[in-house]
Amino acid sequence: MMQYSRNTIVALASAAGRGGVAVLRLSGAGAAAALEKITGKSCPAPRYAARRRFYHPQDGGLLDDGLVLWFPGPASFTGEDVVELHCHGGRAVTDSLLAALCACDDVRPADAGEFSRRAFHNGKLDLTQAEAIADLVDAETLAQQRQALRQMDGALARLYDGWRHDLIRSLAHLEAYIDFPDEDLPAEVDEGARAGIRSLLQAMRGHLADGHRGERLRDGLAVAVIGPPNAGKSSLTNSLARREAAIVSATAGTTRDVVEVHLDLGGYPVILADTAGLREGSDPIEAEGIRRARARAETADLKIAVFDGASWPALDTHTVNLVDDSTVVVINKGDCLPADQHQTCPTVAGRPAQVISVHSGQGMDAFLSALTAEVQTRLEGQGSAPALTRARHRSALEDCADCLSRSLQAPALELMAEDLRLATRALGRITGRVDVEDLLDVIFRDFCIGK
Ligand SMILES: Nc1nc2c(ncn2[C@@H]2O[C@H](COP(=O)(O)OP(=O)(O)OP(=O)(O)O)[C@@H](O)[C@H]2O)c(=O)[nH]1
Ligand SMILES: [K+]
Ligand SMILES: [Mg+2]
Repeated sequence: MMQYSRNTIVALASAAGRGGVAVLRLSGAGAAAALEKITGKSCPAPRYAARRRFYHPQDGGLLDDGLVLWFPGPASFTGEDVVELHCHGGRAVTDSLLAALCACDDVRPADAGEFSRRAFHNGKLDLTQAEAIADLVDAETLAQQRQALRQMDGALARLYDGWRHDLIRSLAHLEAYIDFPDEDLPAEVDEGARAGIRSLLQAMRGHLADGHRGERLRDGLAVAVIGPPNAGKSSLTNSLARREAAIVSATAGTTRDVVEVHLDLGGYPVILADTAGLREGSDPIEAEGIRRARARAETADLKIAVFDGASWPALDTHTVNLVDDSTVVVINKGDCLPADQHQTCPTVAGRPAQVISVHSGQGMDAFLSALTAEVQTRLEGQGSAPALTRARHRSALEDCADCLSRSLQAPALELMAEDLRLATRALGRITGRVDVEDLLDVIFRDFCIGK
């Protein structure tokens, strides 16, 4: 990070642009002095709002009239002295207040993420909680909001720190056994450490094998709409999106590019991709569209296979071949099905098929509930364990698990200890806790070696 001579930072905490109220935030040792300078009054009582007029510190010109809050460190978001100014939310007001504050001693504009970074450095947040703040701000659906709040509350940090603590304990016991073999240490230290590692490894593997639900909840579940040309894929996409996102026409081969829409299905985020109709013998542009459609079908978490009810019971084989157990099958244009076909419960490639009509609305409510249920099972876990939410965490956990399983095969206690040290470090990378002092603490607390 860059080194600055001025160390009190200021930034607009609310969104840029026009609004009723904007919030400016200052953090650092010069925050209170800057507030006093631009208001000409002393700081209010900590954590009580007070009304103040804001003036330019050099020419004394009136800039705005608003509220101020004073949070003396360490009981603040960053752990430093923090001041908040609530002013009117217009460009001229916020720009002039920022300039006025930066004209005060020690104050400069903050870098991106610098408030949270300071909070992390001052032990107010671990890295997973800092990431959760970003996720909460980005959350578009209720389920994403809940996951971010849970993580911000420290649910993930507690899980990973708990594991790290267990690991440090096993390591400390092992270290003591290696370093002080003559001491009066329990003989079952080695087997105890192994049992601990095995159970930790099991818990970690269970957490990793969660179908990526936490990561998907953050990003949105990828759902691909596939099917033969003219089955009504774009019509269905538009109906789910409640807007004309994709072109609909009676011409087969209308959709070429993948058209993405973001949906909130019962609180769960979905990225729905409308794709080109699957068929042979088309022009090069359409062929590229079909290649993209197939690629989407392959990477999607869930597929909606749309068949054309107007040609029922003939089924497009390209699409049938892509139906698997993560496919919701629908037969569209139910309004065109012969009356006798309505009585049966059709199946396609062993999967139940729902008859719908985008035009008449027939079967659409049932389809939406079934789709939401499929999305929910893929994003919601069983039980109360917090979900793994980021690829960054996953890769550190995979490193950790690799080290743990290697440690169990280690031919010597020293090598086993080295693997455990690497495993501890990998876990520490997730929350940002990487010190070895904890290790010494455990050794000296549990063994009192050498008094
Ligand atoms: N009768 C009837 N026609 C429908 C229904 N849904 C869509 N259509 C019509 O079917 C035609 C094709 O619809 P699209 O949504 O463009 O179909 P598509 O599957 O996206 O087609 P491509 O992009 O060409 O692969 C249009 O004329 C729609 O109006 C329905 O439920 N009933
Ligand atoms: K079409
Ligand atoms: Mg289309």
